[in-house]
Amino acid sequence: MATGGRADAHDTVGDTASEGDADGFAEALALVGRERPSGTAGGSVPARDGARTGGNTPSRDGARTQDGSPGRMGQPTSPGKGHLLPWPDARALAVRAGRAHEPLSRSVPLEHSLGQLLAGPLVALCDLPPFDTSAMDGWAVAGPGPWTISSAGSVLAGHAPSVPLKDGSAVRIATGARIPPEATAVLRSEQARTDPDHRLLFAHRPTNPGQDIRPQGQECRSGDRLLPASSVITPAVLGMAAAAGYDELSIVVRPRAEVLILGDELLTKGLPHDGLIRDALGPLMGPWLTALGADVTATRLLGDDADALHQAITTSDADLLLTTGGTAAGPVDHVHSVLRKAGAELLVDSVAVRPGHPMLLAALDIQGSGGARYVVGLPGNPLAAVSGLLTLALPLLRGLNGLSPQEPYRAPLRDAVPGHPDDTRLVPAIHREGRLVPLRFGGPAMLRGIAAADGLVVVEPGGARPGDVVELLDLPWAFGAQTASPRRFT
Ligand SMILES: Nc1nc2c(c(=O)[nH]1)N[C@H]1C(S)=C(S)[C@@H](COP(=O)(O)OP(=O)(O)OC[C@H]3O[C@@H](n4cnc5c(N)ncnc54)[C@H](O)[C@@H]3O)O[C@H]1N2
Ligand code: MOO
Repeated sequence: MATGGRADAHDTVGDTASEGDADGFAEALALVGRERPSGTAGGSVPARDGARTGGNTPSRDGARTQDGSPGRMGQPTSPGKGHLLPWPDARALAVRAGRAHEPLSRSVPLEHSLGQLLAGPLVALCDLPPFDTSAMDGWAVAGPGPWTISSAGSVLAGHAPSVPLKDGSAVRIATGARIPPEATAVLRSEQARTDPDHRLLFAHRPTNPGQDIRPQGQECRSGDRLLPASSVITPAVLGMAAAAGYDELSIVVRPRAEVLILGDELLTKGLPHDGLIRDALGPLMGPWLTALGADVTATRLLGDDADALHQAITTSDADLLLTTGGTAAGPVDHVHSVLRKAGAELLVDSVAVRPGHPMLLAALDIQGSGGARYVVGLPGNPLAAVSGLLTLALPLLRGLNGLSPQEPYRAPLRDAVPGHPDDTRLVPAIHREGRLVPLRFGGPAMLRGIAAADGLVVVEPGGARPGDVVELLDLPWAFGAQTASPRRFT
């Protein structure tokens, strides 16, 4: 979970989302006229318990039902006309789609494994400590004192004394050095006094057998499971793995993702002019997908060219193709028609969530290739695209990485958030003193709220009151993080 709150976004903090929402929520309501039978979702919609009511959903073992009637690409739904899948069901379906495929694994040198997931449990390759070790600088002693100081010199770390220590003898020893055979304890130098003339060693107080000796296997025995599969390889895990004898680690191969940005109106440089605007999603999607566990191979701007989109979708070898824009029913909104032409199977086509309802998830060539190939179609409005990213791409990528759904993080709301009558709302929010504070500027076309936020608060239909405990979809980075954040996977 995110903690602490994003720094000083005071001008966006403090009001409830209602003000910033005025042009977002209301705009979406004004734009969208649709019918929806209460409590049902038509098409290829999974039931709340995970069983599908129709259509083809990949199951955990990769088997697929073959009903395939409603919601297939041959009978497309579109925003404004179709039936919206409840938001929790869309998330659950995306997890199942991802988990229908076993992740691949490969071995990499330890130094290249940081931030990846362990493909299997980390099993100790040796005892730790691997031998009885001195915990202190001082003297290894055999039996009760006083002791005769051995003429053997000192036992240093990294050396392996093979000569047993005779009963009644002592030898100098360094922290981390292997305990000589037959030694019974270590006497710290500050607890010892020597009589050099007579080569004798005395203890200030009685020594106990085993004192200041770290016995072999104290931390683990060879074969012990140190960490479960799917653990994130943090710097501490790297150290643990090295200590336990690893030169390489078997990691989950990250699913490859390609980002396709649609829209003729998009500029990649400079100020907006003549009806053209800056592409806000190209810079955002790649790093965000990386933080969610994808290996992003390319981000391409395709304009509103249906042929280019078809070509990109049918020739890419990415496991996940993520499109932005073109999901609605405008004259140049080609995503649905291109997916239909590509023979894709629509698993999710519009979700009961604001913003982001036209988001979609489709499966490509699953039976042909045997591998996972999915398209996540995100709406063009920037916050709507982020909503789709967290609703569909995040759980899909968790599944493709072999992870189970994330435990929800919940906290009380500080302020009320007006709800949509039927749909879930996702509202940018920050943490303040243990509570979630909804931010302004959470309209579908805005990034100002989310740019200052710790996450998106999940507001169920009907709204939420101050003190209500709500889920936060936290953002997958901590201060300064450049790549995948370990906590994302926990
Ligand atoms: N008749 C209807 N029209 C719309 C509906 C509807 O239900 N019926 N839904 C609206 C909603 S809600 C959304 S969200 C959008 C989704 O539309 P598209 O996915 O087709 O997206 P576009 O039309 O391509 O773009 C929408 C908006 O976002 C801007 N945009 C697109 N890409 C980017 C980008 N990379 N960076 C910044 N801004 C981007 C684009 O210029 C548009 O302003 O449909 C509504 N319409
Ligand atoms: O609200 Mo749209 O759903 O602007 O994504």
